[in-house]
Amino acid sequence: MVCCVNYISPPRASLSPPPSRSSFSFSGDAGHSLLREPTLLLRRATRSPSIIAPRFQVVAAAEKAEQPPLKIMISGAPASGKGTQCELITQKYGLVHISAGDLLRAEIASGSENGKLAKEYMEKGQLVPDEIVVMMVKDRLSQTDSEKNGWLLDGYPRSSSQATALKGFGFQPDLFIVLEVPEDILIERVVGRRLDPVTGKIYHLKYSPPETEEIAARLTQRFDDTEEKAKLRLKTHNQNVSDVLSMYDDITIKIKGNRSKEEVFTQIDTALSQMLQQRNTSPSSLSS
Ligand SMILES: Nc1ncnc2c1ncn2[C@@H]1O[C@H](COP(=O)(O)OP(=O)(O)O)[C@@H](O)[C@H]1O
Repeated sequence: MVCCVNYISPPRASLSPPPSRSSFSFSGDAGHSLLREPTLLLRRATRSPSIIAPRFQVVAAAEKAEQPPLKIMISGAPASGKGTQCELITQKYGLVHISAGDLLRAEIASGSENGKLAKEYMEKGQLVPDEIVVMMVKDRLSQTDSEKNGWLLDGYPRSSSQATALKGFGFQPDLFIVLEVPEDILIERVVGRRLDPVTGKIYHLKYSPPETEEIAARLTQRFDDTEEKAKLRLKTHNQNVSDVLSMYDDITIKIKGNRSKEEVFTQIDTALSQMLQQRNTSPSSLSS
């Protein structure tokens, strides 16, 4: 069953008092770095020392096993807001954003044979063949920055074969975020979406118009952001999404994406903070 992940774990009897909130609170931009910075755990002293007996020993976090970096996947229909949320997530959690669509567009821009072939499928709103996508994503996930900082995988996997390949390479995400937005809204979002090629910022002609005439004049539209192509992409998405979801049932969190970007991010941020909190307080992460 797809549901919110149960992040709440029972407090350990040996912890008194519980770790201060600051040791696992993830507010502001420093959130991600807390994962790697030494934190302190308070543990009740088991034996009374002969000198003034402190009630607690301070156990350096160095004793504590370092947490592996976060690995997250995000999925949603075209224009469900994945790109916007990815930007907010990576800003706060310092993850490497890996977008299958962006990798493919870079391949097209390079003029390679793979890029030419990919474009044919993208024009039709279809999935690009696994032979092109799978290794492209695997190579990017294997780069040092992704391994060190963790990753946010956007738009992959989009089929059960891609999910199987990901597992086969040993990539196991911690959380799968699925953005849900009603279809009529998606189409409206797609046709009004524009990109500023200078800053990389995404605008919407109606809902988030450019700030100046100068920016407005240089905005570009993705070649597949027409109503006709968006409908084809949506069809492809709907055909494949349940297969992929069924493979990540236990780590999936569904988020209603038909809200302001801040409200959507608050939901995602809460889920991520709770997951990190649970990791930091789970029995395996405590020194015995
Ligand atoms: N994992 C993938 N497998 C196959 N094709 C993909 C994959 N990700 C992206 N594509 C191709 O790139 C296109 C654009 O993807 P993307 O930039 O993620 O935008 P959207 O999700 O809005 O369609 C898709 O319509 C598809 O043709």
